[in-house]
Amino acid sequence: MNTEKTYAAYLDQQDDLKSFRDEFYIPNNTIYFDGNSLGLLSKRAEQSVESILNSWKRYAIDGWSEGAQPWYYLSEKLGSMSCELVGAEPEEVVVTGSTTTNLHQLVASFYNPEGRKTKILADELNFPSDIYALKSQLKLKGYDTSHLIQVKSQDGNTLNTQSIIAAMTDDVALIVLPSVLYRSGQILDMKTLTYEAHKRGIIIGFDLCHSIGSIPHHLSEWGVDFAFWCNYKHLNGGPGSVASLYVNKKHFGNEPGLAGWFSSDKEKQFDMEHTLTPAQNAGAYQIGTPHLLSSAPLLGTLELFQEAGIKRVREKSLRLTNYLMELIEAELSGYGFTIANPKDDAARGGHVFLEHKEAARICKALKTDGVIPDFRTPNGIRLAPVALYNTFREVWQTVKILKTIMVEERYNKFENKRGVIA
Ligand SMILES: Cc1ncc(COP(=O)(O)O)c(C=O)c1O
Ligand SMILES: Nc1c(O)cccc1C(=O)C[C@H](N)C(=O)O
Repeated sequence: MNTEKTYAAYLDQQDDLKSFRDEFYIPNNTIYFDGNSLGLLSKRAEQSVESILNSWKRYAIDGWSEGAQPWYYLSEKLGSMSCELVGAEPEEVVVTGSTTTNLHQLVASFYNPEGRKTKILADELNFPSDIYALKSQLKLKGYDTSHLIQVKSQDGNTLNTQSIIAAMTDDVALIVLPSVLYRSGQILDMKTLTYEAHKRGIIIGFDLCHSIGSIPHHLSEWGVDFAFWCNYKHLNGGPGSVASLYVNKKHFGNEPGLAGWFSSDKEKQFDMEHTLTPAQNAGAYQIGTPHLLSSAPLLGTLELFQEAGIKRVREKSLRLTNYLMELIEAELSGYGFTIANPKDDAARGGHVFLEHKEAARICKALKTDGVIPDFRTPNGIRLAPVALYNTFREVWQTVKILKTIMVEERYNKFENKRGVIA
């Protein structure tokens, strides 16, 4: 392992994505390793917001049909711009809602308990919002929350494929799992899980919040029934940006569980009939008027991903996280850290997850020294070196800063307690 700074500089020089850093606003004197929670603003996203504002200024109501990006078709257009990121056909993806409201929509649409098949299978490590949504959907269908089965983790950080498969019993109607776990960054084997679910007649969907824009997916090829994700993490769509969903085309033509006039076939929508004619694509899972101003940044940011290509993004991301783990092992052994993310490339998402008993205050010390990580309760530090705007030099500097914090016990100045927002 070469721990020299010159080696980091050499890796940056070899980086064929290095020009993309200039596309972003990097906060001054900051190493931003939190792009897995909120990605940075790009100049293209800023321009695309301006262009939507200008179309409002210029066309007023006619902005729905006029201008470079008629608003009426924008959600579908952004869906088609995202389809390569998830390995889907253009009409299988639409930009709409929020992660959590999309999950509500998809469960309302795909959870059809019948006979013995009444249960929903999830896991005990998923982000809480998903679990809250699943429990409330069960209640809406008249079931108590014992109908939610949560696969257990053996080590508190990862899930075992065989344990998930073993939980696919014949009383399960629907499975909802994350693609990448938000704490440990483990990638679940979506292909195998989909195959095994379908063998048992179970519908399966994935939450792609932590994988979208970070790893490639092949949702159509794997036959995944549905997926949903936010666009504000690796895709840099901005705080509260509109989310996305994917529905496999074999399900087209069905009525959405939660309908609204934007679920309609576009040609029929303004007929104002009280009987819905659902769109024959993923657009059917929209509900009301799209949030144009919070969709707008995606026009710019998805263009950047089309230029970079998800394959190159993933290759660099793996090199960055691998370099980070190697430096941590070389420089920080004996300081109480555990690398708690999977180490092999096939199972590691876009961030490194360190556990330490002083994690909350180590994060505060890192922030004071210009490195932005995030803390995940009770003892986790997430570090996400992002392929489009972070460098190998920043990885090297971060480990150096972290070592100083540990050697000088700088974290002692802080309380080992999370802030209101972590
Ligand atoms: C895995 C996962 N699911 C769901 C959410 C909630 O998404 P939203 O607040 O966009 O509905 C998040 C993050 O906030 C997440 O990381
Ligand atoms: N959605 C967030 C928010 O509104 C405020 C602060 C953070 C978030 C996040 O996205 C957290 C993120 N889902 C996580 O993986 O922890």
